[in-house]
Amino acid sequence: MKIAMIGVGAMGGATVQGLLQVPSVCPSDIIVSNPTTAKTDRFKAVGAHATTDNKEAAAKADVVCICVKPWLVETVFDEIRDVLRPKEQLLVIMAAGISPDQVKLWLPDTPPFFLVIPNIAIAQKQSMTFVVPVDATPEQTALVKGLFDEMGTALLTDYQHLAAGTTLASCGIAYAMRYIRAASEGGVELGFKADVSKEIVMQTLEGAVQLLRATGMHPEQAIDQVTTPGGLTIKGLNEMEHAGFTSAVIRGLKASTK
Ligand SMILES: NC(=O)C1=CN([C@@H]2O[C@H](COP(=O)(O)OP(=O)(O)OC[C@H]3O[C@@H](n4cnc5c(N)ncnc54)[C@H](O)[C@@H]3O)[C@@H](O)[C@H]2O)C=CC1
Ligand SMILES: O=C(O)[C@@H]1CCC=N1
Repeated sequence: MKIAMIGVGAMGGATVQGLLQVPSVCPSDIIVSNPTTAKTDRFKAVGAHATTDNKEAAAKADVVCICVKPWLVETVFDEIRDVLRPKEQLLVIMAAGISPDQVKLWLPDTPPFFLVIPNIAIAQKQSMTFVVPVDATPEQTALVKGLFDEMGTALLTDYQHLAAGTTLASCGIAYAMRYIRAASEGGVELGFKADVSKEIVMQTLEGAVQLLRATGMHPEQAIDQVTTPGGLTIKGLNEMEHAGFTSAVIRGLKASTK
């Protein structure tokens, strides 16, 4: 199965990096297309086919992925519409805020398509990815979901939930990074070197995630196990809440979803 990635910037590039680690995908099965070869060189070096011609990429693929900024999706459709084979190919559109109706308006003779929103941890096969099938058969849906499941966890959902999913997971990874930065800076003020502080915070977060996964606990249950009455943890937690921690996170998520 040949997979084209049109647009290999932050998200498209991370996805190709993930694809290159999927056992069932050979580098020679991947076609990358970008206007600048600087972005495709690293994939060419490991055996992928690289081009600056979107038409060539789309014509050669069974699965055509488009990962350009949302306002460029229509331009890419215009470039590739003549070479698409609606009965043979699948289209994967990785662009925030594009609706099924918009795709059908821009590309009336479209192959079955999927709106797919991963996050940049797909490069490490650790993405939380949302997959919305449009006019696809169960087999086609299983194929695309299966591919993204190989690069993390893929959740099949409807278009109505896609914006919320994008916020929680795709934007959410940036929010998680901001927590890591904030906690690391706090650690430096408390006396650790920056790199040591960052490592401590990262291991602490990995531990938190694994604990919740292993036990199925609600985070607040786990917090109860840490907070000695009148002790250190509750003083820190309450100070964070006085500064609006929970509210800031929820407000940020809601602002992002708008
Ligand atoms: N960056 C992220 O974490 C996420 C991004 N997305 C979506 O992914 C899409 C791409 O975003 P980024 O990768 O962040 O942007 P980016 O700017 O890093 O990458 C876009 C790439 O498209 C290339 N490009 C521009 N015009 C092109 C054309 N006509 N044909 C082929 N390639 C073209 C650019 O040279 C660039 O390499 C957006 O629609 C965004 O909403 C979705 C989820 C997460
Ligand atoms: O910030 C953005 O618009 C894109 C979509 C989700 C993550 N990054």
